[in-house]
Amino acid sequence: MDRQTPKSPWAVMRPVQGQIRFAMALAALGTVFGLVALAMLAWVIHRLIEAPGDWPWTPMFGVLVCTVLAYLLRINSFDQSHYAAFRLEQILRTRLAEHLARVSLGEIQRIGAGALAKVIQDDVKELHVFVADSTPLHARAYAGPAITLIALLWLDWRLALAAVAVLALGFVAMSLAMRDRAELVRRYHAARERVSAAVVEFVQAMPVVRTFDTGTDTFGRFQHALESYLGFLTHWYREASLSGRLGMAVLNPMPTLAVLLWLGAWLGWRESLDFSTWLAVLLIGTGMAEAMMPLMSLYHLIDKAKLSIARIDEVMDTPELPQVAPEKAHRPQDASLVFEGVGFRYDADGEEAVADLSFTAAPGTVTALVGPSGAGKTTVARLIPRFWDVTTGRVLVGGVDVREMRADDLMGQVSFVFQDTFLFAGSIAENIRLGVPDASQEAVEAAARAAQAHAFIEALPQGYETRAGERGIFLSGGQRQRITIARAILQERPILVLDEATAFADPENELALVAALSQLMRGKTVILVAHRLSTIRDADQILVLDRGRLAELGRHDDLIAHGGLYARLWHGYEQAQAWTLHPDTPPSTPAPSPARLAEMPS
Ligand SMILES: Nc1ncnc2c1ncn2[C@@H]1O[C@H](COP(=O)(O)OP(=O)(O)OP(=O)(O)O)[C@@H](O)[C@H]1O
Repeated sequence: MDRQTPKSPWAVMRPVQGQIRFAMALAALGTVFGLVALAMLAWVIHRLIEAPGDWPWTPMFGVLVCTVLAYLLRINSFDQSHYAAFRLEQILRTRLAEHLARVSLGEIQRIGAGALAKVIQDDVKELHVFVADSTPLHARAYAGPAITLIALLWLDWRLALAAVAVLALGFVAMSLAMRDRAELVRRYHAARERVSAAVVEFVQAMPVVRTFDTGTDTFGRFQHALESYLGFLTHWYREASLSGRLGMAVLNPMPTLAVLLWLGAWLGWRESLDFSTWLAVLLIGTGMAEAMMPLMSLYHLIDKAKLSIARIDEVMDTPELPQVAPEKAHRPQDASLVFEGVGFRYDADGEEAVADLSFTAAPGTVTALVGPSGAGKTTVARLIPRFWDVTTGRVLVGGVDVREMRADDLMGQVSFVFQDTFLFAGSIAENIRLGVPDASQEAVEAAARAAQAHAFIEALPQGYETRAGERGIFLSGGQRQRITIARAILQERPILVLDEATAFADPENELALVAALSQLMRGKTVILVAHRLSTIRDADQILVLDRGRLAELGRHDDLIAHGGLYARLWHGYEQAQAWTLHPDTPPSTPAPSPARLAEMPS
């Protein structure tokens, strides 16, 4: 866990705080020059009234210089805060990426790629807005009134107090509008999230739902969420609007100006205020209210930034997978895989997904994991690449505990082909080269040929250079899988963990896939998560799992003869294969026998 994780909107700026302070100092200085320009303007008018026609060049020039300086300082302050925000964005994204590289894959899967991308992209962007825009405004909102007040007190304390009284009134109204704000903001975001969830559900479910009805159910939920969001917004607006508007009206320069005008005129009439002081107070005093106006929008920015920071913190707080110190790391010795009394729970107080599992996969053999749905097959496969660390026992790759091995060494020894095949946004060739960036084009093509992928890749618009992944070319599930198989073939790692795909699009694809797999498996230590039993008849050993425990272990024929869970699963499978739609039609041809993996054409 990253203890340095910033928790407050201001603490999050720590990495760039020097530049932010500089930006704020520039903004404050700009405000000072703005006020000095106004004071000088008052002086100019005073001089002109006293001696009409005698132009006071020096103060006039002073007004010009101060106005230009105020403008330049303000521009520069925004420049600095934006540069700082850009730097902060980069720093935060790098920290997040570095942290995620050390977090277990299981944890990343739990949070979800979409949510992570949103944090790295949108939430960090949200902070940019906060840092870039709010910091100079903050400096202005605090420095402006403070300096004005000092100037007013120096000019005339009675008028100064009157201006402060008006502002205080504005603040009271504002705080009334802000009453219960935290709770309202929380409810606002909850309502918004309900709308987002309903939108996602509505859009995602559309293909399924519309084949059954017109989507009225999900649409109804979506509309209900929208209505309650609207209802809440109206309620909030009504609640806050009267005092909010009153506050805005009072903090507007006009009321301050009116009070100073009236009080100044009255004092002048009683001859206790001279005209030029009155003029200076009028000019400077109105600026005080104006400087405070941005405070309202700042609250909004801070609220949004806080939510983003909370989400960033949540990601940064995900536990990192312990890494072995380089000097204590061991390298795998061979292509064997051993589970020694392995137990694993997803939740500390939950049930064991894998319990006391021991087996040895000798180099060059095929070990199949079978069992009913939820038996723990996928979990066992995912303990090998350390999606999670075991709760008890050890997983040994090449004789070394995976936790005592450098991640590079583990990845160099084992390749994985999982069901959720991922193609990243790059060319097909780059996708195949993943993990072997120096592989030649010939090697890539040879791997694709072995994976039965060459022909369809060649037929794509730009062949191997066609872009895959998000917004890339559309590929069928089977085609994507064959690309990942080509990737694993090219990697040529001695141990292969294969989570067999369940959904092959069509028999032709299935045949190609089986051929590709047979190529991939040749000569390797294979751990095969078999969802369809036909693939495992020839396995060297079959591990039958039941509720996380090893129920049976053996070869196909022995297990059938044993007549236990495997035999039951197998008979169920055979019956399913012989199942027909019509009693008169002969039993359907079983899927092209993937059982004979080794016999398939290469
Ligand atoms: N990420 C997870 N978090 C919590 N529990 C999980 C998670 N993944 C799986 N489980 C639970 O662990 C148990 C084993 O699941 P696993 O996916 O390993 O079974 P499986 O044999 O591969 O099932 P299937 O054949 O249906 O894919 C199940 O009870 C499942 O609900």
